[in-house]
Amino acid sequence: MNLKDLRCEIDQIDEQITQLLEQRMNLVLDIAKTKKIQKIEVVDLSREQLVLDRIAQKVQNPEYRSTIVNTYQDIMKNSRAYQQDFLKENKKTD
Ligand SMILES: O=C(O)C(=O)C[C@]1(C(=O)O)C=C[C@@H](O)C=C1
Repeated sequence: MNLKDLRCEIDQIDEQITQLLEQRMNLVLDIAKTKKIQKIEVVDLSREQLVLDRIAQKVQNPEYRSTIVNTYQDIMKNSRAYQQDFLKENKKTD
């Protein structure tokens, strides 16, 4: 396959990943709202470790494991930041 075709395939995969990340963020927002009501801390490092362990097990090619686990660390770092911003903004209107 040539570079153009390979990039075209990447573009298609990126569209799917983006849709899935949006679905994930919808759930992250619901979690933030639930945590607000239940007065639970946003950061839950034990849950994050469970997610990372699960992802590490799911990766089929061991060559890619650390790259994908690192990507998930970033996803959750950004998810946390989003929840914290959401709760901060919410506080102003309380
Ligand atoms: O499961 C939660 O409690 C979440 O808030 C979601 C999530 C995640 O993005 O997976 C984000 C922040 C927490 O530290 C743990 C996990």
